[in-house]
Amino acid sequence: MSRLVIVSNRVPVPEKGGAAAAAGGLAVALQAALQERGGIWMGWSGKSSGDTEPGPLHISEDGRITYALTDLTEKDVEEYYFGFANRVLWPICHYRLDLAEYGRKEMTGYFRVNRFFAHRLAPMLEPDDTIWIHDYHLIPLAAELRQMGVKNRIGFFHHIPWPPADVLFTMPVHEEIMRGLAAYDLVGFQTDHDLENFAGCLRREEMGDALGDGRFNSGDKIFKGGAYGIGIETEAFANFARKAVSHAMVHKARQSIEGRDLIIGVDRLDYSKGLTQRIDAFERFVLNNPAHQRNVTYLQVTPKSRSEVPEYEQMQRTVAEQAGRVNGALGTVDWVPIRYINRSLSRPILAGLYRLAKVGLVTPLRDGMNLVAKEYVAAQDPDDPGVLVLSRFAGAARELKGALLVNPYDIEGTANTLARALNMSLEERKERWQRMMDYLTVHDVSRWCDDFLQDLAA
Ligand SMILES: O=P(O)(O)OC[C@H]1O[C@H](O[C@H]2O[C@H](CO)[C@@H](O)[C@H](O)[C@H]2O)[C@H](O)[C@@H](O)[C@@H]1O
Ligand SMILES: O=c1ccn([C@@H]2O[C@H](COP(=O)(O)OP(=O)(O)O)[C@@H](O)[C@H]2O)c(=O)[nH]1
Repeated sequence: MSRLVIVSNRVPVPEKGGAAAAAGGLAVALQAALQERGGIWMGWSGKSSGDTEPGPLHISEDGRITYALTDLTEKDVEEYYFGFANRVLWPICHYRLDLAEYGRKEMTGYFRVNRFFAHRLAPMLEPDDTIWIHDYHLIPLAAELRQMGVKNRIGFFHHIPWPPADVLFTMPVHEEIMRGLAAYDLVGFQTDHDLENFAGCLRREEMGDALGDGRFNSGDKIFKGGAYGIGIETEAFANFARKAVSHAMVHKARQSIEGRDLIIGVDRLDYSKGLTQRIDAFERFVLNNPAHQRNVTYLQVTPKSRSEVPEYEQMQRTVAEQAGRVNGALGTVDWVPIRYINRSLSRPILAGLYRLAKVGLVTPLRDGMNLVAKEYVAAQDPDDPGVLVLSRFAGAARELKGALLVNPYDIEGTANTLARALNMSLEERKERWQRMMDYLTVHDVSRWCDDFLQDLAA
């Protein structure tokens, strides 16, 4: 088997004495996959080094993984990560044309940092390495490597949604981005819908077409494309959840809800996650269902994310104010309806909290996959499982057929679905959960990894 070299912007190097809390699905999923196979994981260290050229790669080993991390300059981080990746590609891929901020400087910075990554990666490569590049930060990386003469197989997985042509083409450099993808041997998306959108983008301005059998052409390039929904470590997560019941923090949480029904939401603080609509829906649910008033607690775990980006900074205020307003309006001296926390919790603790919750409320306005939805299912007690209320606009909705699907823009509809979830019979809960758990047991993260790498090798 050829050596695997993974490249992603975010690399969660384990801290000494324990694993780092990696809030973000990509990091969590890849760590599991690479630990199993062994190989190199290259990416950004998360640090910037003033104006000067970053120093040498930081190399470290953990089990079967060799980590190779590079610092970036402040200008690089500003233009490539906060600028083009998170103020252009992220909003565009999440259908938020209104939030995209195009600047020549940021676009140039994005392509420059991709070239820089290529120069750092190339000397580490051996001729039969398989290279697997991840996510929207690094789309042009294969094209840069090819220009340097790298002939290895290179795959790309896009973790976030791929939008339709009308949305993508609002981005001034859409052609360069599409051409960047054509330099890979295999391009993977989360769902069939993303793949269809991608094919539509190729066709729209006759940049290329689908050739059948999952093959595409663009210019003189022929490459493969497919849908590979990312999974979780289903069994390990179910084990965490079983054990977590005895964890002190989970125990305290159970005591403090005093027998009330727990609804849980877990999301990075991101406008794509639909937090304001979700809080509105919860408020509507409480107002419409007096029988549930005072008998329900909604816990929203929301670590801060990308705070240097103005839209995220603004969201921190909006969501905190909204949660405060709803608590003020509905709460009583002995009941706080919403517990809103901005810390990141470790996954074993999250597993225990998911298991306590009667409802997993996952309502993004748009999401590539959403691993929280899958983790919530895996964490349930088979004899008394909770109900997953899931946005139809999350990639996970293409797979988790036992969930109650909602349109997160429809506040009244989501509120009604919450009531339905809390009133659901044990028999229906079990039947729905079993369907999802059977699926997740087979389609776990190793299966995702194997499927992608097999197609890349074929
Ligand atoms: O690295 P950050 O800027 O802090 O952001 C965290 C990660 O967010 C995104 O995750 C996506 O990948 C998940 C796994 O495939 C998927 O379930 C989720 O729907 C996506 O939003 C992003 O794609 C990652 O690159 C970030 O590291
Ligand atoms: O406090 C937290 C919140 C989230 N997560 C993890 O972060 C990932 C979030 O992935 P998801 O696909 O749901 O969304 P993303 O943040 O990647 O957009 C999941 O594995 C969560 O368990 C975590 O470890 N601690």
